[in-house]
Amino acid sequence: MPEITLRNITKRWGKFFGVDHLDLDIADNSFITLLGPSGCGKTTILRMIAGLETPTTGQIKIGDKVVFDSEAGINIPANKRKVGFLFQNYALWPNMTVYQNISFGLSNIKEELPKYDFDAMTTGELIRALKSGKKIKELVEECRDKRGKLDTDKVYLKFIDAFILSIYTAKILYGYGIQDAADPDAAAKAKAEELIKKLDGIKKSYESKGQSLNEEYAIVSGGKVLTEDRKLTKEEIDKSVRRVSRIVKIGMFMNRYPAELSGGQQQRVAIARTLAPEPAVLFMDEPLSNLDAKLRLEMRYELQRLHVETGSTFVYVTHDQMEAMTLATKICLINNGVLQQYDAPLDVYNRPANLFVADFVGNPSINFVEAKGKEQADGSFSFRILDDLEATFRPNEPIDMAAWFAKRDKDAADLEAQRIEMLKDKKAVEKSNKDEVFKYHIAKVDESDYAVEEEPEITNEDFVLAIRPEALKLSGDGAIASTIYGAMPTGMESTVKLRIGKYLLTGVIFGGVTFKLGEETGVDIAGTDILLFDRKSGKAITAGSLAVKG
Ligand SMILES: Nc1ncnc2c1ncn2[C@@H]1O[C@H](COP(=O)(O)OP(=O)(O)OP(=O)(O)O)[C@@H](O)[C@H]1O
Repeated sequence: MPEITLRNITKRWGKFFGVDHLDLDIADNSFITLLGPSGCGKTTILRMIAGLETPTTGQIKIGDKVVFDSEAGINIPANKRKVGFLFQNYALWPNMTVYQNISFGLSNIKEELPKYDFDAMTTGELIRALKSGKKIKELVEECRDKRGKLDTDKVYLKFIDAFILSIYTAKILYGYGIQDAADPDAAAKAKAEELIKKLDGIKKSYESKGQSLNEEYAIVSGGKVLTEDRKLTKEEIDKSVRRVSRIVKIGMFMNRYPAELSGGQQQRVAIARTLAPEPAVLFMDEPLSNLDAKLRLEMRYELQRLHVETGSTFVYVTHDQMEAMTLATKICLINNGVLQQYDAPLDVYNRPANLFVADFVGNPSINFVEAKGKEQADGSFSFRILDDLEATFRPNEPIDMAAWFAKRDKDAADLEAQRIEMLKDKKAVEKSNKDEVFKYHIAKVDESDYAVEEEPEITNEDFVLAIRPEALKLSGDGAIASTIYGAMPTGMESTVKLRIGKYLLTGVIFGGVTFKLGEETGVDIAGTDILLFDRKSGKAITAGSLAVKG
């Protein structure tokens, strides 16, 4: 399975940049979620990789193959990129059965494929199935109803699943009547010997022509598998349909029409249809958003399993951060067409690159607390927070703030110089949807206060601390005095709003605790995952611990 690389990809419509200079490496066999608020460019990125949208500039590679290059004028169409799609509106064909829905696309494929000896292949599969006559008999017996009547359709399905066969081969196997023999094992052995002789004969006939059959029964000549431009055979199509149906567990619904299936079952058919041509990369755009909450959760597990079983690379668009966190091997977080962070879910959660990421990921949201102060000689930071509390922030690793600020300012100056340089080119287009530092929200008891406040002048002594709700620990002797402003118990945990002066902080308390509104309690801020951000640029500086003097 291939790696996907995007280099300097930009998509703009006039002066509006949907995607802005994106570099991305999607590793082989990964499960990437593209996450971000509505309109940030997720779908556009997905569509550009898939070949449904043409980038304005840049290069995209799938494996070794350049599928798009604006400078070289390469743009390989979607149907030649060996990719599969699954969209929100997966529309199955209502007048086709489940089987027809899945197989329809396969019957249209015509490409260079190995030349197989299908007779030898079927013979080999039957020999494998005939290893145990007893097992064949057992499978058949499982398909009798209370009165002993046999359901042969069910028998075929059992054979298909147990021996990985097509329906055609399953019917031949049943036709041997092994299940009715007095000694099924002996009958199966005798039949297998007959077939082994037949297979040997086929192999010999190839050898006499200087050719051979490989393990998959493809014809090999001069050390190379022979290929031909052809359509898939009925047998191959059936095997593909059965394979994917097994993965998404819809084998028993093959003859039903979509209207006779539940929403979740229909969705699984849509997934099977997408998987059938064995796409190397699977693109999914909010594929679960039409399902109810319970089903959505169930399907998430299915997708996780599917990813492991197919070994394909999954690229998944969602605006649901929970979905992105739980499914992805890596999250690609976008805002205003610009990549904000590309990391494993827990890294994004614990070490967000900037205020936007910290705010976007996590439910309940992270608490932002403005902090004024500076670094001390011992490497800690002395801050004033929540209007009148003194706090000491101790970074997990020592940090040279003078160097940090110098780099921040140099990066900003370089970017501005680049912009001025670029505008010298008359054809250059300036981004109309400008990038701004994220406006974080400080929760206050009286929100109207917030609206009228003037923007203060930001200096290098202005920071923002970000505290995850689970870092707040309540205890009688906690350093910060607070009152319980609100509490939402769910049994397993409670989300509490704590009032500290005119500010509100959100905490998550595990266990079934009952809180009384208005009750006074002490709070401590625990752990080493308290995050420090630069207020001017919104960028993360470091993580550490916070001690507050009451
Ligand atoms: N054909 C077009 N012409 C102009 N602007 C477009 C066009 N297609 C998309 N856009 C704009 O590009 C931006 C990115 O769109 P995109 O569909 O990628 O967003 P998204 O992140 O997938 O959003 P959502 O979660 O709402 O689906 C949006 O602001 C959209 O309005």
